[in-house]
Amino acid sequence: MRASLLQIAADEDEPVDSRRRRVAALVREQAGADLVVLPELWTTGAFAYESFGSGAEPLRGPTYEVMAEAARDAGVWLHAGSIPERGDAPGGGEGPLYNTSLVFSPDGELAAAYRKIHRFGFDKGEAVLMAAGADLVTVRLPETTIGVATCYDLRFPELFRGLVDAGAETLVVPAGWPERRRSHWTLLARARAVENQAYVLACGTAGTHAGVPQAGRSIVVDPWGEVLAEAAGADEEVLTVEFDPARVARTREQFPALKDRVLGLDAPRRPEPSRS
Ligand SMILES: O=C(O)CCC(=O)C(=O)O
Repeated sequence: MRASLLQIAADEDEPVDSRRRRVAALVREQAGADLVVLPELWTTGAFAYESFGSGAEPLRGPTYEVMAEAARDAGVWLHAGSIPERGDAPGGGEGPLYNTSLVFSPDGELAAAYRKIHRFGFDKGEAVLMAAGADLVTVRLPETTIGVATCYDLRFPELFRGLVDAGAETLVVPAGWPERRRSHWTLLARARAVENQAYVLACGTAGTHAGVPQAGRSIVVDPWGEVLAEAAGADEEVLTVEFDPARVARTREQFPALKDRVLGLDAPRRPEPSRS
């Protein structure tokens, strides 16, 4: 399989419509790839909190339209990164905001939407401005099943185990990860690959968002934890990689650690009563 990760910038000086067109042209240039991946919140910038509301779109809004067409023109599976999605309120009107990823098939149909489960920011930013998703999402491609997660989700291994249990062999993680914690990004991408014996395709953002320098360093890791490709830095870059999806099954068969899982360990354990 060939995948292209588009590490793009969300510069405040670039009008969002121009960026959509520019990114769509880049997607079209990837014709011949099997899968193209974009980063998190590339229309607003992942740290441009004040733009989440004004830049929000319905699921089938302008980004959806432009990306569906680009996927179809290029004939690729497209993980179009995420958008600030304005959900519907139960009685009509404006509902909550979600950080929602869109995945398109090569005929331009929406194959899946994933609302980010772990919101970043503790008591500010995304954590208070957006609502959490609740559903794990996998998508069957001809060669592999992808499991999707977004940025901060990378810190929560149980989410990835859920994806693996649902059949995921290739874990796709769009992000807007800050430079300050770049070492965590690389470490966690490799850890998720090793522990799940899966490919990890993690696509970061270039440049600076709302004053927050981005790590860039998009990365592709194989099921043995080896780095197959890594962006040179935090500038815009197209990272293209060839990988063999069958290696996931081979790795899981040859080193069957996933079969040794002991389930049901989440509950806190009480100490055994003393027998003296
Ligand atoms: O976990 C981190 O260090 C970064 C997470 C983040 O920036 C995000 O989820 O938007």
